[in-house]
Amino acid sequence: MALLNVNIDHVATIRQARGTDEPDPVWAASICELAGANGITTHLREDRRHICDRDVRLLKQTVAALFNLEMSIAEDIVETALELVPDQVTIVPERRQELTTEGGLDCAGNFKNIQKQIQKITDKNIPASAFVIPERDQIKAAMDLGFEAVELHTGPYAQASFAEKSGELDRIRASVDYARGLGLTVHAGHGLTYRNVAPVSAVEGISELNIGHSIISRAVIYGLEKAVRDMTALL
Ligand SMILES: CC(=O)[C@@H](O)[C@H](O)COP(=O)(O)O
Ligand SMILES: NCC(=O)COP(=O)(O)O
Repeated sequence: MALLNVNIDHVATIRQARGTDEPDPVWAASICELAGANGITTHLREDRRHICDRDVRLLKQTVAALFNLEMSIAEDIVETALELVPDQVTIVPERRQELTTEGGLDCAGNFKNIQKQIQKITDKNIPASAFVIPERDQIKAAMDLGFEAVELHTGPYAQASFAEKSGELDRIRASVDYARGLGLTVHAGHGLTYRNVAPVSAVEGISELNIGHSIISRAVIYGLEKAVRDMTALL
């Protein structure tokens, strides 16, 4: 059975909408842990649109479960990770204009640049995972780069039409087998929801799922009634 890391980026998205101090992703991380999450994932974006440096510093100090830092290979972000020493880093591609991560890391096409940065991370003994599309050449390149894990991008599966879904799931299954055959640990994530997660979590060999947006969305809806009651009680 796969372990669950909860991505808490979008708790910070709500905070940043007003630039105040609530909701605090650090509190959210504690609640996730108390509820049984195996790890906490955050993406420290170069533009700091949600999670910021203060958050990752405090999360490093307070998360008792696995702290997985998603990040690009931008030099200053790599420096931050080297100072922080999270339990795991996941290297992702990043574009300022994107709404969310669009594709996988191009391990094959950007080999030299990634190698330069990943070397610093592995030299510090920080376990590193590469967020890649489920394709053999990317998985092989991730292994050649020295990553110990790959996170298979489940966005194409999540976005696929009903007719295309089983094909996307087959791609994930084949990639899991291929990656494990190369000795890589396999994670998966992106776009997973309460509706589409079951077939992915049933795939043999995936050890970790990273799920964020859907869980935080449900939390808003589930918590709203109590939040309104708490406010009316004060009036
Ligand atoms: C890499 C990945 O799949 C995402 O979790 C990524 O971190 C998304 O970034 P946002 O949380 O900003 O959408
Ligand atoms: N790497 C995927 C992740 O952390 C969460 O993605 P999402 O569930 O927010 O789409």
